[in-house]
Amino acid sequence: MSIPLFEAHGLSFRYPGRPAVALPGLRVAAGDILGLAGPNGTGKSTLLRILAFLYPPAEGELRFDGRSVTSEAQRARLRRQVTLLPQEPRLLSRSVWHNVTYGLRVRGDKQNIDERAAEALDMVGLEPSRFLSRSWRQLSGGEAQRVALAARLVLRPRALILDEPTASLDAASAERIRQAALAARQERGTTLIIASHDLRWLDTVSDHVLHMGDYPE
Ligand SMILES: Nc1ncnc2c1ncn2[C@@H]1O[C@H](COP(=O)(O)OP(=O)(O)OP(=O)(O)O)[C@@H](O)[C@H]1O
Repeated sequence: MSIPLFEAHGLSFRYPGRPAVALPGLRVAAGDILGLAGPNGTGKSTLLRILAFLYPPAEGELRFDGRSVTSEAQRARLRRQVTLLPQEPRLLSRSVWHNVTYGLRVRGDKQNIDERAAEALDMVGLEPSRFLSRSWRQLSGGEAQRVALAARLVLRPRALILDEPTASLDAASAERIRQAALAARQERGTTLIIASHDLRWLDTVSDHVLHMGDYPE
């Protein structure tokens, strides 16, 4: 059996005075889609931040690509390979171009930057010639979410982690987001981990769905 991209054993995380995640085990193969379901407050967002290497687990082991991840230096390096679209992403108070290219510019990865930004906008169904120069102020909620996703897609992460990416969006924007995520997996082999209350969608697209349980107070 090949080495999974993500593998975890006995992961737990606590906020002060409050357990948030207690997960016996997890395996996600490269190129797979893992769905994450569960009622509010069952630790989905917290688990996604652990898998995106933003939070260290309190206990347990998290392995990425066969290696145990134990240090902040490792997590910082892996954040270049794994990207989280949070539940309520914030845009920079700048143009769409600035937003979509931000991560590339921070990395000093500027080759063909305009073409890559245009390609990412195309993936989320926003016409680059209309949107690249547009201010963040001139975007609807659904357009802003699609720009935020384009800003992650442009980085071509090995794994893209989406936290309720279609919550409170109009139907057309939600469909564009779903299509763009699936296109990343199909065209680039991007591994997807998606938390959503849209169980029908998760069941349709996911290779596995993990149901998060309730944790005692
Ligand atoms: N920064 C924080 N400080 C303290 N407690 C927190 C913090 N963030 C989340 N929690 C608590 O940890 C638990 C898990 O929260 P989390 O946001 O991970 O759940 P969730 O399943 O993503 O919920 P939702 O579906 O509402 O987004 C909840 O009880 C929540 O109130």
